[in-house]
Amino acid sequence: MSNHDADDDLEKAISLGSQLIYEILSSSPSDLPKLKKLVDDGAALWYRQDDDGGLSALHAACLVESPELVQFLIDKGAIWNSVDDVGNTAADIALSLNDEVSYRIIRDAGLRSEFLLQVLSNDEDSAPNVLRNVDNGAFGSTDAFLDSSLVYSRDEFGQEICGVKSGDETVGVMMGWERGIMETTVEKLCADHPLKASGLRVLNIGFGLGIVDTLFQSIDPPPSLYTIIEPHKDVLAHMRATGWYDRPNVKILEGRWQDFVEQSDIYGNGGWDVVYIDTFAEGYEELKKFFDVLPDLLSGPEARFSFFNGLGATNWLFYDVYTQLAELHLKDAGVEVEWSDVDVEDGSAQDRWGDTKSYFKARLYRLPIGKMVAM
Ligand SMILES: C[S@@+](CC[C@H](N)C(=O)[O-])C[C@H]1O[C@@H](n2cnc3c(N)ncnc32)[C@H](O)[C@@H]1O
Repeated sequence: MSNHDADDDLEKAISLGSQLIYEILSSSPSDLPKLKKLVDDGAALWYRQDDDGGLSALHAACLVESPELVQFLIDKGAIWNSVDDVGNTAADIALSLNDEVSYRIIRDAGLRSEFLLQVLSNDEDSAPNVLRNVDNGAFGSTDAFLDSSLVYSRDEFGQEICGVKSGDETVGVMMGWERGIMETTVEKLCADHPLKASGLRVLNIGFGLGIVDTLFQSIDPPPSLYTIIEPHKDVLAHMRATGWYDRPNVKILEGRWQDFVEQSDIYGNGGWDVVYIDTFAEGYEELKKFFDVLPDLLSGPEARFSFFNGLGATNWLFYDVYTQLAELHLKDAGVEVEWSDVDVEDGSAQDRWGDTKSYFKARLYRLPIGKMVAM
């Protein structure tokens, strides 16, 4: 095909794509045969309107609340995570219109696509994770993060913040508003743990403000063994200054969890009764690697696991897809998860970010508790 022909084809696909969006929005109820013909004739489903808000055909199908059309467009390759000019996905529109059926069709398409990509790419360098491109709530990379300086402070409302500068913005590595999540997490991990009376052996990965650590330390009886893995020099200095190195039964492993997974330091005691992981500047691929080593860390079927479930939480669709993906991958690794919702809109939500970048916009935090699948 000559360049000229290719240009003509592209122009035609765009023109049909534009017409498709127009037809979806203007024919009510949708004239499905006509719309399907436009798609079959080559309308570009990736096309987004130049003007009028950057809608795709999938956005338009959600606006007119036609699950049948949504399913058809998804089957024909519509892009599940395309966003309009104000950052809404088509699924966001479906959700805002209470169109649960369309929402699920798109969410499941996202899940299939992400799961497939994960399965296909065992090679971490080429992992083409679609969500990675949209999940920019965190700092660029672990190396950059570990080289950066952290600041411990309080905002004007007294909220504790451990923050890092990213360009002109401050990003909260850990913020006081997450305390409620940490409290419910420790409660669900420990309160009725069958081994609690004999003193739980707890592994916590990532110290931040040490909120979860303080909560774990205050269970009754306190953990018989408590290990924290933490790599950042400023966090370690803060831990030293606040006495964590002097606490009985607390052991601090200086480094990243990845530095220790092959060392007896974290396997050598017969496993952990409770494992919690909440790191920073790590994407889903790292979390997935952790899921794969997790069964070796757990002491047995009564042991419990949780992780800070925050990836993708700047958008409900992406958050939902990550949540489902984590459940599937944990199941693959032999760990079954139960979820509970924690309402994080407690009235202070407006003020919580101050000058820092917002990284959690979902109203509900979906809290995972994992246990080894019974054999
Ligand atoms: C969100 S904070 C943890 C907050 C903590 N759960 C609390 O309750 O305050 C994340 C911590 O993980 C640490 N971290 C980042 N990458 C890590 C890694 N690969 N291994 C262990 N810790 C890591 C960061 O330095 C930071 O202290």
